[in-house]
Amino acid sequence: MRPSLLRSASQLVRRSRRDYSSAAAAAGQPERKVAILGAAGGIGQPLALLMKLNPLVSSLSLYDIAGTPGVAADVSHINSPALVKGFVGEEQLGEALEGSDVVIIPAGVPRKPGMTRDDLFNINAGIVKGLCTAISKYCPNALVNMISNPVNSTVPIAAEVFKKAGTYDEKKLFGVTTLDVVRAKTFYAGKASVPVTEVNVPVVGGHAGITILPLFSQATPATNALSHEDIKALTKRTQDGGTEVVEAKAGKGSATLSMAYAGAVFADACLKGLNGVPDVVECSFVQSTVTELPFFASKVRLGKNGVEEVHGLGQLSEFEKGGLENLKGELKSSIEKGIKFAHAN
Ligand SMILES: NC(=O)C1=CN([C@@H]2O[C@H](COP(=O)(O)OP(=O)(O)OC[C@H]3O[C@@H](n4cnc5c(N)ncnc54)[C@H](O)[C@@H]3O)[C@@H](O)[C@H]2O)C=CC1
Ligand SMILES: O=C([O-])CC(=O)C(=O)O
Repeated sequence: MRPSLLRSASQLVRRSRRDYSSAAAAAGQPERKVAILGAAGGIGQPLALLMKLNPLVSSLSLYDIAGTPGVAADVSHINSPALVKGFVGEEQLGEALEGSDVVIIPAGVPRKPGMTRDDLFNINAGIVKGLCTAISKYCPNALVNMISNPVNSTVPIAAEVFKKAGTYDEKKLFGVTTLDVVRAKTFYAGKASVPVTEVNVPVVGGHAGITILPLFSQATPATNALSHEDIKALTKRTQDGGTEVVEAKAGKGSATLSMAYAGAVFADACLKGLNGVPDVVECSFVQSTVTELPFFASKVRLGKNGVEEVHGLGQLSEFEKGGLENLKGELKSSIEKGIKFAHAN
């Protein structure tokens, strides 16, 4: 590049840094850097868009093994404060991560019809391991939002990688299960004929098939319009929500748009927690003592250090108690599979 062009490019970067610094400062909030790893993918692109629109983000780092310069150029034209930068290839991963407050990971292959999430393990386990190794080196204090499947195994893999590097903080590692909550809310609102924006439903357990356990007995607004059969059907639809999309897409991938929305909701909650907003509660798959399993999804209160409190399960119906016992075997073996992989590789 000609020196004059280089000079003007760096002036531009300096100027836009000042712009977003002053925007964050003017709004009385800290500067926050968010990195998306897998940013050129089906989830990564709409997630990049939604994070660019988030006023809590001052710097947005988009990393992938290919395609990020285009995605970053595109998203960067949106006139919101976040400064967008694209990074491509492993040699740029360090720069992409440095200084990140939140790292969101949707990197990895998605399902095709007939596959389970566990069928993705062989490819995605290695991808997640590599990315987490880099996180422990370049931004060991970041909150990590794991989207890559199988979440029931990729979160334990991440934990082991961080432990090995001496950077593990259980308060900072999250499996993103928000899409299960998003689906449970939508399906419940439709069936109970209540306004969807007012609905809350905790979803606990893990993020695959029967390990996804929506607690409709705790859903608000409460209703007595739903029969036991209705609750069973809503539970099954929530557990099979991912498969419903995989089959509808017929070989073209899995949920991307609803996942980007869910990922943006969860990352926003993490940023609010970091910024000291009180009472930020979301469900997430985290290190847990709520059951005998080492990782479990339940409601989590987010704060300045990440997880401030892991909530218990509350009162369960008999049906939910049965679901809880049924899921433990599968969830346990998925967690162990992740731990074993991390130790062996
Ligand atoms: N937690 C959840 O609720 C959900 C999880 N997922 C999972 O998210 C993952 C991504 O799904 P999609 O975006 O649809 O897939 P996709 O194939 O469209 O995008 C994945 C992206 O990851 C990139 N990638 C591959 N290796 C990488 C590496 N080493 N570093 C950085 N980037 C890398 C690819 O280049 C691609 O751009 C899948 O594992 C899928 O199963 C999907 C939906 C919901
Ligand atoms: O079903 C899949 O493979 C993707 C996913 O995790 C979801 O949509 O919940």
